[in-house]
Amino acid sequence: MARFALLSRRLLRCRPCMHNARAFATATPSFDNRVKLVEVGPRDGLQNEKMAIPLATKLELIERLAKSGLSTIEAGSFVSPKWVPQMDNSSDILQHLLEHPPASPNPLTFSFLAPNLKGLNNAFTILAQHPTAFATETAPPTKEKPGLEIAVFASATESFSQKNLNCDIATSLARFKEVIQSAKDTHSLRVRAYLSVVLGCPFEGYDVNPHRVAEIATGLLEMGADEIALGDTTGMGTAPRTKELLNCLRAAGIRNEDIAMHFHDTYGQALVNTAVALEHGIRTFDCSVGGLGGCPYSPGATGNVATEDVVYFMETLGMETGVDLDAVADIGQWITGEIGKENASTVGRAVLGARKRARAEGGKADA
Ligand SMILES: CC(C)(COP(=O)([O-])OP(=O)([O-])OC[C@H]1O[C@@H](n2cnc3c(N)ncnc32)[C@H](O)[C@@H]1OP(=O)([O-])[O-])[C@@H](O)C(=O)NCCC(=O)NCCSC(=O)C[C@@](C)(O)CC(=O)[O-]
Repeated sequence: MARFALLSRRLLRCRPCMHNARAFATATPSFDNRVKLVEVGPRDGLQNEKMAIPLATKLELIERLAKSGLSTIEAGSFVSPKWVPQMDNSSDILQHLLEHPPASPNPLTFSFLAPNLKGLNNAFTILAQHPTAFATETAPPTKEKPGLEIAVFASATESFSQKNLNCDIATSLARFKEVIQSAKDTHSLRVRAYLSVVLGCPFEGYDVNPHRVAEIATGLLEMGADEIALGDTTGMGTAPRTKELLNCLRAAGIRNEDIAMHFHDTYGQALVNTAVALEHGIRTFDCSVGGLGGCPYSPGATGNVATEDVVYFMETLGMETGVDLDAVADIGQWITGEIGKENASTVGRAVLGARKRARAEGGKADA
């Protein structure tokens, strides 16, 4: 943590100007200061909402996020509509994104969950209608042709696997092997593999074995997954346990570049844990605009760490996200209003408040 302790001291001396932090980051040659943010709001953020969210609202959300500089967006989920009704229009979303790729400053990649071949084949039905509209692993995404990623989702505990997938871990892994192989063989798609409840389980508590996490993650990578997204589904993770987990994965031979962190903020520890992971060398982080989210099978868990909070936090450390903070603050306020929720992003609210005050002061000065 020495580097972050130093950064914090420098930032305290020089807020809100971030020159010192940037100078530090750029003056350290081995320090990669670019981070990839994966926006999960349209899927993880909305999947638990009980009200039917119109397709047009979901599409507008994705389009606005794309414009803000976020280049990887989790857009839907090919799961059973009996289990997660909110994701029932994921085929329509995929179809729309292929027919009308959103405008964006960057090439985009859209991610969709698929727990089994049934879900994957539902996605393939749409892809078959647009065989040249998406990029594959061999031809990277462009602004005209978005990339696509399939995400499978395993669990680190048997209880959560049963609740979330209605099967034990071994059965789920056998299904994911088929999904990964088919996604790669049929359409050369990138595959992300989530591993949920890695830092605490709603049914088994804090005692999730990090060696078991490493074992399952290794198995998923061996099946061909391109990335393991470590899910602190319950938000029970703490700084020491995040560090212990990442050290355990390192000892098992899993590379930092194969890991993404997916923190929920139930106990307000998500940014602390993010700092630990950043210091460990992880450079991919999931987040959800407005702090939307929650897993239907993780009672009590609140949303993902807010995109606005992560962008601001990263910027204070001199890290580059490529994301426009003002734009995501606006999107967070808009989407939480649309679905009747409070905006859970502290930073988003602060940015909007500061803007309002500046406008009021500007108005007074003009008068
Ligand atoms: C996996 C299943 C389907 C097993 O559910 P099951 O009931 O055991 O499935 P089944 O194979 O017995 O099939 C039952 C019915 O579902 C249909 N079916 C079967 N599969 C599909 C499919 N893919 N799409 C559409 N329909 C499907 C199937 O055709 C059949 O239809 P019926 O004959 O009764 O009409 C179910 O448990 C399920 O959909 N689970 C998903 C739960 C979920 O989406 N959870 C949230 C995502 S994970 C998460 O949020 C955590 C994460 C990723 O964010 C990271 C973190 O924070 O940790």
